[in-house]
Amino acid sequence: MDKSSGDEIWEDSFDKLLDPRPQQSNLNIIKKNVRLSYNIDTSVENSSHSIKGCSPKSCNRSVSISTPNYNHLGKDLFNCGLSPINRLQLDGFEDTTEKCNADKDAEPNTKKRGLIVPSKNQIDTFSKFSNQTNKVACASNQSNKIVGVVLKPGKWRKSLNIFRQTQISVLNESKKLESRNSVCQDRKSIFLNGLNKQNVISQQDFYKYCNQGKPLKFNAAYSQYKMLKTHKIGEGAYGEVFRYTPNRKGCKNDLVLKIIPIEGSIEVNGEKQKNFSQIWPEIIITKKLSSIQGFANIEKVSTVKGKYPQHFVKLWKRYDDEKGSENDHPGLFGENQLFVVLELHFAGSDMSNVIFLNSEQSFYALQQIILTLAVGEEDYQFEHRDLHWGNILIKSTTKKHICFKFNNTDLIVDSKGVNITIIDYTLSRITIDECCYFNDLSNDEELFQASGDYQFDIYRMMRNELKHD
Ligand SMILES: Nc1ncnc2c1ncn2[C@@H]1O[C@H](COP(=O)(O)OP(=O)(O)OP(=O)(O)O)[C@@H](O)[C@H]1O
Repeated sequence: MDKSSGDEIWEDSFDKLLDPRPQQSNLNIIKKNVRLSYNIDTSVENSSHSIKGCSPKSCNRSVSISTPNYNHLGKDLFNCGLSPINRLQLDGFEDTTEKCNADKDAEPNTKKRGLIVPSKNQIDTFSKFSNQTNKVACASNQSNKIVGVVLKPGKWRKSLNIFRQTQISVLNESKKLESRNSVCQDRKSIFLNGLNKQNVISQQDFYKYCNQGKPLKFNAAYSQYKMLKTHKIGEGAYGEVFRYTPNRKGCKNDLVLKIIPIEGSIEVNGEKQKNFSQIWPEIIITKKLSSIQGFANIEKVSTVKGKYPQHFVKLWKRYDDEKGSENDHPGLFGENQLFVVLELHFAGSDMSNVIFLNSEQSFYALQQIILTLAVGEEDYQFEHRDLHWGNILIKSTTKKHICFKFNNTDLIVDSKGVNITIIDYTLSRITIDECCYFNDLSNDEELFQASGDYQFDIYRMMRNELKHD
């Protein structure tokens, strides 16, 4: 976060302990830029904090906490091959990857895309840190059926698609992958479970839900003059995300448009396009959770048709020039292409791009994440199931407190200047009126194959824990 924005007010006595004073820095006691995942090294008794209303007992009570510490937690707490503690070793592993000549050719493409293709040596090194049951196999290792790909944490699906596009011929694995159960051949990452009649949704029902009789013209519905200061801020495997200030009175928030192509026959970003039924759960989940503090706030859903408007194409190109896009150029869409557009409140930058100003901020961000999930679980049995740091957005706020409503009880948590929002419900599960919406992850082989970060082990560990159910 930018210090010049007046955020220094959040620097408090607790943070003095983390101040990068030269003496301590030299002794490697403290790190200059304290990032959440590295905070495990610190062992600092925190200043008092309060979560008002958590329970009658804890009401208005201040409790002393300490940041996670290896000695405090004990060696057996993370009883698995790749614990958060070992993640530091994995970072070291990534360093060796860079030094490895064998992969140098692959680097320019794969590094930008958060993807590392391991050599045999690296696989061996990596396996030392891995749980024996977590087989990590090199793509060229004939004896193993699993094709292991070492990815950086975060949005794994996109990286995997890019891997296919750029590396498959190099690794001569295309045949194996074609025959595999893959979302690329037949997307199954979303489908409805529950009441049968709700399994398929017609176009007309979908339009009705959007308060439309038919799709709107893309160019007219989102014309340039309705949007001020528009720019592309992100992308997913399923769509492009643009931020803008609405050119209408009374609209205080900046909005984002998540534009998702649907129903078309061409593959986009290495994925088949979703159909109306497949996108339905994400819409339902987003709408339902929208009223809960900590989940993405949605203004509107609409369906539009037509070529990608030129002003969006220009913004797409600018993003590609400046940051490099992993997605396909939107010029590929024709006149008849349909898109679902989600209009959401702008919710900040994802956690992987945020440096907390002090440790209390990160602590209270965590409190907000926990309470958001608690309310979602209590109200709708919500499970996110892909809660990596790329799916947590952080925005600065001038509000002193953030309020949650858990089971009719008001919970108030200090903001410490940050407001969190949990996004991306693609893999999520929710129950509304006895109808459970989820996608069957046990069919999603790819989800359980990536390696390179604790995040990917979690997917496998959860699958084992749930015994494939
Ligand atoms: N409400 C929002 N406010 C600010 N940025 C957002 C918002 N929603 C999405 N983004 C940005 O757009 C990116 C892509 O969004 P999202 O994760 O919802 O897309 P996706 O296509 O579902 O991704 P995935 O590839 O994980 O399936 C996010 O990482 C984030 O940077």
